[in-house]
Amino acid sequence: HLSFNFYATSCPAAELMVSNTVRSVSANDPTIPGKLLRLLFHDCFVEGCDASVLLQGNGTERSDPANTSLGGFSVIDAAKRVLEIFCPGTVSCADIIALAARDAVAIVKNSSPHFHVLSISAIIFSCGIRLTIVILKQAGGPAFQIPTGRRDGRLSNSANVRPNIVDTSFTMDEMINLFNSKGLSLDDLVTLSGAHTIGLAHCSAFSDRFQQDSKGNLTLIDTSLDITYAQELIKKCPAGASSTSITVGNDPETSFVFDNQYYRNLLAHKGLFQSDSVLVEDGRTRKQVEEFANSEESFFKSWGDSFLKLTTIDVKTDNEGEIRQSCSFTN
Ligand code: HEM
Ligand SMILES: [Ca+2]
Ligand SMILES: [Ca+2]
Repeated sequence: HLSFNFYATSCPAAELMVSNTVRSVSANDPTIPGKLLRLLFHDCFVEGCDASVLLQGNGTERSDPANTSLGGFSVIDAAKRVLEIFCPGTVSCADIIALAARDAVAIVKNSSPHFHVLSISAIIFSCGIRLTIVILKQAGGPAFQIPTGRRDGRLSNSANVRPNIVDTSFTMDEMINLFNSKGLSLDDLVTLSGAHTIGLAHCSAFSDRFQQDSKGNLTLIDTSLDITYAQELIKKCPAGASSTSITVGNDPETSFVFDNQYYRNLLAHKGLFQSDSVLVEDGRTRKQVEEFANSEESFFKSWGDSFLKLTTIDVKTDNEGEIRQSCSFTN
């Protein structure tokens, strides 16, 4: 079973080492938090939260076309390398993914200007002048404890990816069914979709909302999308861009801030994916969208509950699975 602070005696600094890695890598590359969060989603929905998504080789989940735009692998590897030095064979890659995603959200800047005091130091000069230095850190998104003790899986099959991952073209019923099959409710669907308040998407991820004419020019065919926003997207994704590496922010307003802006975008018909727009079009979820758009506090509270459920889907514990030495390969 999972427990809070599972590594308290076997590797007391485990969580600190993961968060330090996430923090330092993200400081140099603001696209990292989004990648880590999506990596967790794609791990947990396929074979449970067991790091199956990290395994390399022919026919693994990672090799599936639905997973080619995943990132953040090097961050997990970097954390694992440090952990293997201090606590060899102890901390699972599955736990590292869950902790890293939790930390990624917590460190992404929040729009409300809260500050934490990071450190206070004082220098007293020989002339008696005392200089006090206070270092402040802007508070991030929701931060909370999650239980650990996940074990790493030995199975990773690309054929399992697409039946278990939501496609942007899914109807509300299809999304509800898939989430239900993972023990997640309608509220969890609305809450976890809020992950799209950060991160990036390739043009191909929403090209189904446009039609391309013979000259390669795009026109909007999805009437649930705001026309001005659609024109901005067309500008950023010139014709034929589906095969390029161009990306746009999932949240056009605050792409690198974990806030409730995503829900305000939905109300303004600026949900990037068809699967985002559905949440505000459908009577079953619209109320929840409005609630989160009005109250960031309500979204953050719900996020903690839903994230906990996401990170415990079909976990392997105790004697199941293994603790990998390298996150990319089984032992
Ligand atoms: C509900 C159905 C969902 C669909 C259809 C969906 C689909 C997508 C797609 C197509 C992308 C763009 C990928 C790319 O082009 O690179 C994306 C990005 C992302 N998704 Fe989702 N997603 C869903 C739910 C979730 C959930 C539950 C989470 C996490 C809790 C999540 C987290 C993210 C993040 C953080 C990104 C940005 C990735 C980056 O910056 O590299 N998504 N999603
Ligand atoms: Ca998995
Ligand atoms: Ca945002």
